[in-house]
Amino acid sequence: SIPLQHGAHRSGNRTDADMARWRSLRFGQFVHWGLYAIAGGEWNGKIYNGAAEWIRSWKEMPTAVYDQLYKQFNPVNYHPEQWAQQAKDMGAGYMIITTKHHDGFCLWPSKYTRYTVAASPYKKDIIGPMVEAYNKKGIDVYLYFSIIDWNHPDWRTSLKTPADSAAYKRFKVFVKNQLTELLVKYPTVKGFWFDGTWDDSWKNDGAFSDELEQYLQKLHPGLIIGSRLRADERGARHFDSNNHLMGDYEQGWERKLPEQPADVHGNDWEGVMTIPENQWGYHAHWLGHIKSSNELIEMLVKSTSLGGNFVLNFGPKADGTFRSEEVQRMQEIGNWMKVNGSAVYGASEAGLGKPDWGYYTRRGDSVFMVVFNVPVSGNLRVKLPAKTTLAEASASGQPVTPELIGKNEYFIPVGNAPRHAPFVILLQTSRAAGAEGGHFEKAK
Ligand SMILES: COc1ccc([C@@H]2N[C@@H](C)[C@@H](O)[C@H]2O)cc1
Repeated sequence: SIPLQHGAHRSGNRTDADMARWRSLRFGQFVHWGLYAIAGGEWNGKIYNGAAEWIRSWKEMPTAVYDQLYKQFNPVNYHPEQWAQQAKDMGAGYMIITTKHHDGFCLWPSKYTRYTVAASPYKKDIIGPMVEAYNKKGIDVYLYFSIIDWNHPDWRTSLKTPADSAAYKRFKVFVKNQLTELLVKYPTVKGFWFDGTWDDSWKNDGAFSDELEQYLQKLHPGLIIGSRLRADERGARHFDSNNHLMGDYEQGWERKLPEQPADVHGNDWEGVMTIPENQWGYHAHWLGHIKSSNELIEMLVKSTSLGGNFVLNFGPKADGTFRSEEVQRMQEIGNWMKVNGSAVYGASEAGLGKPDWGYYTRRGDSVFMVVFNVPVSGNLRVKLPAKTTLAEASASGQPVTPELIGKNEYFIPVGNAPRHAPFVILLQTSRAAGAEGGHFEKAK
C-alpha cells in the first residue's frame, strides 16, 4: 500500500457510543433553507431548471441581485418548535440544517463575516432556536457547512498565483474560525455534514482537511463527520489512495442508494434524498417525478436493509413554512413509522439476501420482513441459515403460521395484510441447539 500521512486513520467502523447512536437512529431529516428560498427557483418571470439553491450560478440571475436578497430575509412564519414537532411526528431521529450553503449566507450571527442573518430584517439567530427546539423533542442536530463560499473574497476554486495562495490561506483561517464558532455556540450538535469540497483548492490540500478534522474532534470529542470533508495528500476523496474510507461514514450517496452489500463494503454510510428529482432548497415549480410516501418508505427500509442511514430533504419557503407536498409526506411516513418503525430503528442488514417480496432487516434475533411486493401465490418465501431456528412469526402482533416447505425454508402466508402500503412480518429466531457463534452468516 501507499504510505500516506493524510489518508484514513482507522480501518473499520467506529465502535463508540456516539456512532452507535447515529447508527441506531437510521432516519434523518435534511433541511435546506437560505436566501435561495426567496428566489424559489425563478427570477424575472423565468423558471430556473437547476437546483434552487444554485440559482446564483444561473446566467439569468445577476449575482449582484442575488447578493442583495438578504435584505428581504424575514421569515415571519418561522416556528422552530413546529418544525421539530412535525419532524418528530415523521419519525426522524436526527436533523441536518444548512448553516451556510455555497452562497455564503450564514443562518447564525457569525462574527467572522457581515453576510449573516444579523444583517437581514429578521436580525435574530435562526440556528440556536432550531437546535434547542429539535433537541427538546429528542432529535439530534447535525450542521451542514459548505466549504465553498461564493460570497467570501478569499474563496478560490484553484490556486494559480501567489496572491491566490495568500487569499486562500486567509480563507482557511476563516473556515476554521466559523466551525469553531458553531461548536462553541451550539455545543449539543452531534456532527458536521460538509459539502462543497470538490474544487482543486481544497482537494489539493489534504493536510489541511486532515488537520481540521482532528482539530474539530479534539474540540468536540465524539463529533461525527462524513467522508466528504477530506482529501488525502494525493487528492483522493472519500476513499484514500489505498481505498480506505476517510471520515466516520461514507457520505457519497446523494440522490442515489447502494443496491447490494458489496456497494458499501461493510462501512457505515448515509444516503440523502430529495422528494422531487433534484431540488434541495425551495423551488416554486417542482418539475419531473415527485416521490410518493411509499417510494420514500421503501428507500428508508432499503437503506436499513443495507446497514445505512436515510435522510429525507425538505426545503422550507422563505417565510418559514413548508409546502403542502412536504407536510403530507411527513405525516404519511410518520403514520407508517409509528406502526412499523421497529423494523428500522436499531435495525441493520439481516444477512439473508434480497427477497423478491421486499427487504429483510434485523435487530439481534428479531428478523423483520418488510413486504412491498405481494406474490400472486400469497406466500412469502423465507430461507433461514442452517443454524437458525424460527421460533414464531407475527404480523401486527397477530401470530402467523409458517409452512415448512424445505430444510429451513418456509412459506409465510400474506393472509389479509393491507395492500395499499408496505407491511411488516416479525420472525423471532434463535440459534439452533448446538450451533455456536453468529447464526446469520449469508444464507446459501
Ligand atoms: C456539482 O453537483 C452538486 C450537486 C449537489 C450539490 C449540493 N449537495 C446537496 C446536499 C445540496 O446541498 C446541493 O446543493 C453540490 C454540487
